[in-house]
Amino acid sequence: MASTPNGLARIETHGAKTKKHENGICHDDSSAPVRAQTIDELHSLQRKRSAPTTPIKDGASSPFAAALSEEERQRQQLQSISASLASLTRETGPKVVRGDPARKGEAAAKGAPSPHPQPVHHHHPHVTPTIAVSDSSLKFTHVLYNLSPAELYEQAIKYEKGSFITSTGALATLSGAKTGRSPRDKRIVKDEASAQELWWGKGSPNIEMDEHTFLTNRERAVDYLNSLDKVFVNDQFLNWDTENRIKVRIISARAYHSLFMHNMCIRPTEEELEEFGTPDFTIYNAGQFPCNRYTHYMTSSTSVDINLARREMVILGTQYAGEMKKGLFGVMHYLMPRRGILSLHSGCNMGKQGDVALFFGLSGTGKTTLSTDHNRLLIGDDEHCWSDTGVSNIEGGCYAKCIDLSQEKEPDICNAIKFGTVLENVVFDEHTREVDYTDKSVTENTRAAYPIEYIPNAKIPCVGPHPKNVILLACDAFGVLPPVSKLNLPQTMYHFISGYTALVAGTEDGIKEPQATFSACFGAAFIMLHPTKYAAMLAEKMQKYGATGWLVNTGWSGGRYGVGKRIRLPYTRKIIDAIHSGELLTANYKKTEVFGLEIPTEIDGVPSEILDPINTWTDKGAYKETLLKLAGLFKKNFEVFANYKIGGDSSLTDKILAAGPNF
Ligand SMILES: Nc1ncnc2c1ncn2[C@@H]1O[C@H](COP(=O)(O)OP(=O)(O)OP(=O)(O)O)[C@@H](O)[C@H]1O
Ligand SMILES: O=C([O-])CC(=O)C(=O)O
Ligand SMILES: [Ca+2]
Ligand SMILES: [Mn+2]
Repeated sequence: MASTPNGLARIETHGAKTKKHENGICHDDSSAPVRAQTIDELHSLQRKRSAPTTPIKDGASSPFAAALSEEERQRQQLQSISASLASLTRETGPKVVRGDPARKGEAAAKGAPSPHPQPVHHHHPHVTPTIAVSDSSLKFTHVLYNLSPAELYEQAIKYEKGSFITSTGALATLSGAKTGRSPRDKRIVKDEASAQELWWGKGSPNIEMDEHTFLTNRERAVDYLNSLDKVFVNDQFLNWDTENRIKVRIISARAYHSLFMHNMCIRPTEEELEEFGTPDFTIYNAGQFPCNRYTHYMTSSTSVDINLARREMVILGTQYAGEMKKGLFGVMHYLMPRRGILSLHSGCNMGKQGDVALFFGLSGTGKTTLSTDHNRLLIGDDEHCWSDTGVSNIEGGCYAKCIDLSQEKEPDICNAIKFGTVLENVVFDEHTREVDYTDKSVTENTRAAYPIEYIPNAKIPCVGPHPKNVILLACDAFGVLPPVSKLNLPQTMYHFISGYTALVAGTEDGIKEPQATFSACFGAAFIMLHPTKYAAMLAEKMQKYGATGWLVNTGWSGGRYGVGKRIRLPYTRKIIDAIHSGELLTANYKKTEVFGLEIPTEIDGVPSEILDPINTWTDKGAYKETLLKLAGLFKKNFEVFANYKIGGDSSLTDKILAAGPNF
């Protein structure tokens, strides 16, 4: 066939004869046809089978033996998942099978070993399997095991309403009716052991439930999950400190949940997955299904239940993925202190010289924003452990707030919102799929969950040496706390136990009164033991390793909310830079009234007048009044801790009490 100068084949008509047209049929393509007889066969060529994950071991080097061992491994894995999903009361079921139910039979075209892998039944030992059978034991539940982000995207887009690919490649999704955690629906099983060990009563986040009620909810979740065609199973790790790593299994009904946990937990390598075995902790996420209000203890249709003895968590009636993340964090707050390891609701980063900083703070105070720093290595943004060997991140990903996100102010977080990232509850243009980060139509708590390696200067593995600086973040909407203060150890303890922030409740209709929040250890919702236990550990570690405490107000300046403004992020970044560099250790200080805080008089790149908040208020009387009001709230909050001994030493408690506001 002749070609025109521009490379297009000339279309020949009227039976123009060339030697190539042997039987009078005109072929207009010159490349060889695909090697497929049918469309199905063609499609089967597209996907190459993943290599078996078991490497051929020495002594079993015949391909036949390797194939067998891979099959055996898969059988054991399914057995383990079947055991996880088993009812505690029925004798048979569930039948679990690997793979997507939508792809039944497809594998045959590829010559896969078996188009329908052997189902695995769960049998309780020593019982006749004919009693107490349900229909669910006659059906298959397909297990989608540790799927890749690409596979999870396809599942989400195909089956979960509200799933879309944004213009930067992230998976936009909706978390349903709940767009935040439900702390009042979180319950912990109170048995003999936990009654002794945990913090119960006034101020504690641990709301009790009994073992029987837990089992009722667990059965409800398991039955729901088994009634589905397919469930997602993630086997992953928590804690980059390999000596203290926890194996977690998450069983969920949504690709969104599976991808969220894929990003947020530590992703095992293929070899690690082979050796995974039995998980240390299992989550049953049946969030689409409500709990039963006739069940004892249930006060709403949501229930998030933790049973430490069984090492299980059950989620009913909320699809907010943060429940899984923070539920596991609670478990770490129980497990780690038993090993002498302090668990922390903090961000963490490290300078090029190896200086580590921790960033404590309640939600929205800046842990993620300030630990994500282009000049430093990110160890993690939210959950850490501090052991005798240093710090380690608990998670494998970050969970950034997205409201008002901008490329200019937070470039690293913006750039992390790409293929693989879960974007929760954001609003986007229906055609261009460009996200409008200022839109709060669904919620103000819009979030991005991405693997930590999406931040270019992530420190992997996410571990580091002992911290040099401990930064306590508060977003003070009253506008009276200084932008930065240097703390002595009793002051650090006082502010750590207080866990103060004041955000503004509703920012939409007019001026609202700032709301003071006190949350012990900057994470009262997640701690399991009495706050003084964690505080004592922090004091001991800070003293032992010579860390300096700082209080940084990322909130208002120039007046309270409605009058002043939030401190500009570039100024806060300069303040943080001066802490990291050591500049602030040798600065000149003066002491504030009432709170008795040491504040620097000068910082490179920050206007000096803002360093003492009184300078920024035009109404000095209003300043003093607001200062005293906040100090009063601190005092009142601390009353409950006044009689608690910290460590073995009651003089430490007196010192801490004296480190609070004085007026
Ligand atoms: N001066 C400032 N310092 C820090 N953050 C600021 C400042 N001004 C505005 N912000 C905004 O405040 C928010 C801080 O949220 P961030 O995600 O860091 O919270 P977080 O402490 O990590 O909370 P969570 O535990 O809920 O994840 C960001 O949206 C950030 O852009
Ligand atoms: O858990 C969440 O939903 C978000 C978070 O990090 C927090 O609240 O501390
Ligand atoms: Ca965060
Ligand atoms: Mn958090």
